[in-house]
Amino acid sequence: MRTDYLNIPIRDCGEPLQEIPESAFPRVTPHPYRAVGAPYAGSPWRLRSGALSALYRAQSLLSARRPGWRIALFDAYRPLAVQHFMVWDAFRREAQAMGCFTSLASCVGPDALERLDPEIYALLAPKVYRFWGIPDPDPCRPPPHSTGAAIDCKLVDGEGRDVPMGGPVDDFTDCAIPDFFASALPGTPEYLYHQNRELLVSAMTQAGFAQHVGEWWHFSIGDQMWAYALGAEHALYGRIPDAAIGAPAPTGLD
Ligand SMILES: C[C@@H](N)C(=O)N[C@H](C)C(=O)O
Ligand SMILES: [Zn+2]
Repeated sequence: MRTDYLNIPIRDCGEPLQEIPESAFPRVTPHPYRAVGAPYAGSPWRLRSGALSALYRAQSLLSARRPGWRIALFDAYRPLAVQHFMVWDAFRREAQAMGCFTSLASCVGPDALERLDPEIYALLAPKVYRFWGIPDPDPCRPPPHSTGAAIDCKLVDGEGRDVPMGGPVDDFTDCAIPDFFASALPGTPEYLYHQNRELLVSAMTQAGFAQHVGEWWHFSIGDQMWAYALGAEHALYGRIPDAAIGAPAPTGLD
């Protein structure tokens, strides 16, 4: 679990969340986390205004190199309650895969599990938090997507077909590592996957985003992960308070 970025101070600049136009950025539908019952109060297709401007820059950079190709969104703004829901779902899936789900039945979330069965928690937590941000209610340690400054994305070609990246978004295996195919030989499919990943990362980073070190599809700008990656003194975006977006208070946060 890489959590050093959570120590970066936040000075929120107060930019509002804005809807990401579907006409400009195609979306994965149905929304993958809504489809499994995550408790959204509003649209997940939102970003801070500065992050949305940067996404348009990335799209222009991509279009200049591959006319017709577009950045397609898998997820963007994710309230704390949704992060908690998805993380707890991941805990249960991991537990099931390991055949140790009994102690999870009486818990409402990771913190309760840690208190009730620290050994099982210690087995599961590194697997889950390798890919998911911790749903910490502490405003100084927001999960990245709760800031409205992170996206999960992929590329689609001029006909709207997925550009091959060597695996889907949320492929929770080693294939998620951005450079997983870096040593592939020219002429192989793996070489193409790497080239496509390079294309995505170069458009996104030239536009100002930082890439997650373990997920080729996750990018953010202005949040703590971005500040940590770029060596910035502080982050520009903290968690959007639930009250500010009319969301119900998170349930199950323990
Ligand atoms: C799980 C993946 N889609 C993702 O967004 N991971 C980051 C690190 C997160 O949960 O914030
Ligand atoms: Zn993400």
